[in-house]
Amino acid sequence: MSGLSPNLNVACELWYPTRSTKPLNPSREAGKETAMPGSTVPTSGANQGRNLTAAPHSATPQSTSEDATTVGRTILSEDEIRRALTRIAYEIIETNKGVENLVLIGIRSRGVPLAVRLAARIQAIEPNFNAETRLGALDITAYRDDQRTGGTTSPDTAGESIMPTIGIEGKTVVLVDDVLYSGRTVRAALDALNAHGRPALVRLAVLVDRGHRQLPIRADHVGKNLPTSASETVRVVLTETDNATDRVDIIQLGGLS
Ligand SMILES: O=P(O)(O)OC[C@H]1O[C@H](OP(=O)(O)OP(=O)(O)O)[C@H](O)[C@@H]1O
Ligand SMILES: O=c1cc[nH]c(=O)[nH]1
Repeated sequence: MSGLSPNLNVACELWYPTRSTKPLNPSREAGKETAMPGSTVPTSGANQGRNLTAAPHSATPQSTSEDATTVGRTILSEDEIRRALTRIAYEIIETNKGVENLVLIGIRSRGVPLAVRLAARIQAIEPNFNAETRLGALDITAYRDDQRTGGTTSPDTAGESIMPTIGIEGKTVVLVDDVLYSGRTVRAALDALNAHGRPALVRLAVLVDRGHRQLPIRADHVGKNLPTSASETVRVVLTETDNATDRVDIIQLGGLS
């Protein structure tokens, strides 16, 4: 993971200690993958006992017609993702008028590495921002609104929620996720966050906003606004979770791309 300060680099290795050698896995309809053996906890320091690790797993497939071999059109390259995250980091600092009371919380799974990357950039720009105490991870599984109707998230991929060590009470929380679509994940994240405390303010940063909202939710910081049709899916691939070079693909469901 390039561009990180040495300290945070260490933290990231702790949070993502084992890189998968598996290729991208089949769709979530086929069942989400189990947590990777050994992908566990830091052993010392402020993050002792904390596990922000996300199991490398399928790249948000939306249909049984998508699998590891599905070909999509890449709409964000590794460089473009890097630049978008750098811009968002500056935006967050500017909107917050600095880094006081600022914490970043990634929504599992791909929101977590994105939050880590943003925190690294913010720390590089504003050394007062100690990323290791300002980062958290949120698991929204228990708060999904499709629990009763057989939602697609398997307990196997549920990680624990970990709050920043400085807490969230009275803080400005920036929730971070890879894709914003219906808005239901973010709604669940707000509920999950509420179970941990009462932030002064909650903002949302996403790498891709693909539209099609079903709830009155919007992002404050967006890497790319991407008009899509309902028959397409956006697939975000990240080194940390997918053991592949960063990219964002758009995939036409049903086999056409
Ligand atoms: O706005 P929404 O309609 O809720 O869609 C966006 C969510 O969909 C994906 O998560 P997914 O549920 O596929 O889980 P994952 O993060 O484990 O891939 C993505 O990572 C977002 O969190
Ligand atoms: O296209 C989509 C929709 C929701 N979540 C994703 O990751 N991609």
